[in-house]
Amino acid sequence: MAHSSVHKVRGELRIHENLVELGTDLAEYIAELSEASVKERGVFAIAISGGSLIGLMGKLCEAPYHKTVDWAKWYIFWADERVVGKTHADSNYKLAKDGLLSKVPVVPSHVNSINDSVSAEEAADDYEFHIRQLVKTRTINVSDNSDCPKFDLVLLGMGPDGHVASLFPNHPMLDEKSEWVTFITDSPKPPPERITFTLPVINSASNVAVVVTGESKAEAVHLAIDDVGPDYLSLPGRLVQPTKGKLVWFLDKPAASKLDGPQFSE
Ligand SMILES: O=C(O)[C@H](O)[C@@H](O)[C@H](O)[C@H](O)COP(=O)(O)O
Repeated sequence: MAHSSVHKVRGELRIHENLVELGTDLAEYIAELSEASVKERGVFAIAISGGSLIGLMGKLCEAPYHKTVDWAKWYIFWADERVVGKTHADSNYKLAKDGLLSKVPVVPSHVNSINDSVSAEEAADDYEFHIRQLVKTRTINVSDNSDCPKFDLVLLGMGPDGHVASLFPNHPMLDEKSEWVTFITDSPKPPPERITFTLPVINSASNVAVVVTGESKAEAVHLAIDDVGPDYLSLPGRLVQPTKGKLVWFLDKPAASKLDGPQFSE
């Protein structure tokens, strides 16, 4: 049984007994948001990341979701991408295509992958330009209090160092306020060249979910969620703070094992 609670300031926490249960809940959550967004806007603009997240989304390819989700209305983006060819083993596009997108009837022209034939800097600029066009047509919604895109859902993982998307601890890109998409050429997690949504874009989304599993992430989860004082305020996972949107953490028990319990209210 999942333990679900609302943290005073850090959003909803859904702590699961095991990965099967987490995957089931995650699929249901995404399917519900897709349905609500299609009903309200006619489309669902979702940004995904790489890593273990894609495998955990696997239930979406199965019954009932492969038939009940309105896949034709999905517009898919990457919150971060490694700057490698689309057939490269490190590509987040390839990971999602092999694990999810090739198994459900998404429209190929709605799959918004990066330009993989240019430098990281150019790929970030191209991707931002592309997103700007889709904000103009409202395929991607626009934030109420800035000109930022308002994705219906941004799905993130988190590393043991607390990084989210390709926003790494103590990196100047955490302070980026004007760009929507930026780049890094010295990522501490290989491969080194990546593009990533900036925090203003992530935090303008209608919904943000951070999916974190395994004991190696327990300390990062504690630092990102609990009241741990000023030293950790700039941990990327902690900087995920949707301005108006809803934040949900999907955790398994090992990842949640260092959380301070008493401050939760059921
Ligand atoms: O491209 C990437 O590397 C990811 O987008 C990255 O941000 C990932 O989500 C985390 O590193 C967690 O990855 P794991 O869940 O595999 O640990």
